[in-house]
Amino acid sequence: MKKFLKSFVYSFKGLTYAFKTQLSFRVHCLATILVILLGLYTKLNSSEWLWITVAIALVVVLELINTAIEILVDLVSPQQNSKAGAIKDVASAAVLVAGIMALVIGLIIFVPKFI
Ligand SMILES: Nc1ncnc2c1ncn2[C@@H]1O[C@H](COP(=O)(O)OP(=O)(O)OP(=O)(O)O)[C@@H](O)[C@H]1O
Repeated sequence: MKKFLKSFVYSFKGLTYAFKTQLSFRVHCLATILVILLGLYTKLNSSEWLWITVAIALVVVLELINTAIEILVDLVSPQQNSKAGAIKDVASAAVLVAGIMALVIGLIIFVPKFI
């Protein structure tokens, strides 16, 4: 049980690390808060909340994985290396694709509420 609780502490350390070191993670956290406030203001129904939750989680999870990959690449390849660069670029592209998907979901849900 103690080990299980400790793993939460480590996970929280990871979240804190990402928040402190990654500007994009802080931007996504701010966007998450704004979207939740907008969702409350526009009184989303449960299926709309479900889509918004999935979109937010997908972006945040990929941002965390991207951060972990960046740290790993910096550890194993501190020197310039084309493959190291490609790994970072592909991981970053995953965040971009998720971000575009989240934007599309957000537009589909929120635009009709204001027209
Ligand atoms: N070791 C490396 N070898 C070759 N290219 C690299 C290397 N490290 C980074 N790059 C290139 O520089 C880009 C930016 O790398 P960097 O580590 O600054 O990522 P970042 O997303 O800007 O990180 P951060 O979120 O910490 O600012 C990478 O996407 C990659 O194209």
